Amino acid sequence: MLRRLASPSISSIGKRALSTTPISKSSSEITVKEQRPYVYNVKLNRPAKLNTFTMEMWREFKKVIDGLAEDPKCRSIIVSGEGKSFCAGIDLAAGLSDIIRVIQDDSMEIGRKGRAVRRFIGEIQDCFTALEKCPKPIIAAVHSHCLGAGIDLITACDIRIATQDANFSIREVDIGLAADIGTLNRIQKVVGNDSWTREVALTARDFGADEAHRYGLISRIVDDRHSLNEKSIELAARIAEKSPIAVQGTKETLNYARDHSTDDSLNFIRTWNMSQLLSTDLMNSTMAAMNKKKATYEDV
Ligand SMILES: CCC/C=C/C=C/C(=O)SCCNC(=O)CCNC(=O)[C@H](O)C(C)(C)COP(=O)(O)OP(=O)(O)OC[C@H]1O[C@@H](n2cnc3c(N)ncnc32)[C@H](O)[C@@H]1OP(=O)(O)O
Repeated sequence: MLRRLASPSISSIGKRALSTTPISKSSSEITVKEQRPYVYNVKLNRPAKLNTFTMEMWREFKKVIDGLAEDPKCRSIIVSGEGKSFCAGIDLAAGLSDIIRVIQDDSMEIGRKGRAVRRFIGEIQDCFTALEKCPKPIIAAVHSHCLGAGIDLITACDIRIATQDANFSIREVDIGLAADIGTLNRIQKVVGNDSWTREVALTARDFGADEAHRYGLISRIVDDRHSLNEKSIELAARIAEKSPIAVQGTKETLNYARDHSTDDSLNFIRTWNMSQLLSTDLMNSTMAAMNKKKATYEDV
């Protein structure tokens, strides 16, 4: 059952298992579907405008991700796009209207204007950083266009897979912007080829799935949208079968290790596991492995 979330409160998602009843009939640009037990599909749902982001959509997206982060019935998440494209970036007509209003406000003193612009950028940054901060692994399932803000979004996810027809571009320099909501800050940690990332960021040129795969932006190419749907669900369901204590500890540690020294991150994981190894998940998994059975785990 497809659920349309009309600006639900964080706590309303966090405390309630996202079961099968629609919580609102009003139209929403982000939909959430429980795809399998513990597996949720968050869909960008503004197909007429190629899922381009407006401020409202960014806010709604963050609420949904923050809600799932706290929801014990969610163990893995797929982010995909409805319609022709995954995401053609920011809505060039509506997405910058708040910032342009501030810039053009002649009554506002320049230093205060700067502060307002900074706050605005920070708010949008937080919407995609929510993906990275969410303890549940997030798979970006990309088809067709993934431009500008679309790349900001996917680089904050854990795993990226795409259809053969996917088309990427770090498009910001073409609209007079240094990308500021995550791509430039994350892509080198994702891709690991500085020359290539500079080439595509500085030229805004399009590149396809084969090139994205060759340089490590995506880990898998599938033939079409049907396979994208199947493969992303399969992957998310496989993750959701594992101990949530182990999976979430793995995401936290990989993120920590990426941004810290090896010594610091070894210290992090031993401190993390001081408590997490005490979980029954360790014993359950070990017994199940010895008995060639599948373990099940309590919600966290
Ligand atoms: C502080 C803020 C920081 C955020 C920064 C973010 C930056 C970015 O995201 S940069 C990237 C911006 N995006 C673009 O430049 C893409 C612009 N769109 C296109 O080039 C083409 O639409 C595209 C090649 C993606 C697809 O072309 P196609 O012919 O297949 O479709 P269209 O007929 O052009 O589009 C269908 C309808 O969608 C509307 N639309 C597409 N992109 C945008 C957009 N970015 N903003 C607003 N609207 C967009 C397009 O107008 C069509 O609508 P309609 O005319 O009503 O049918």
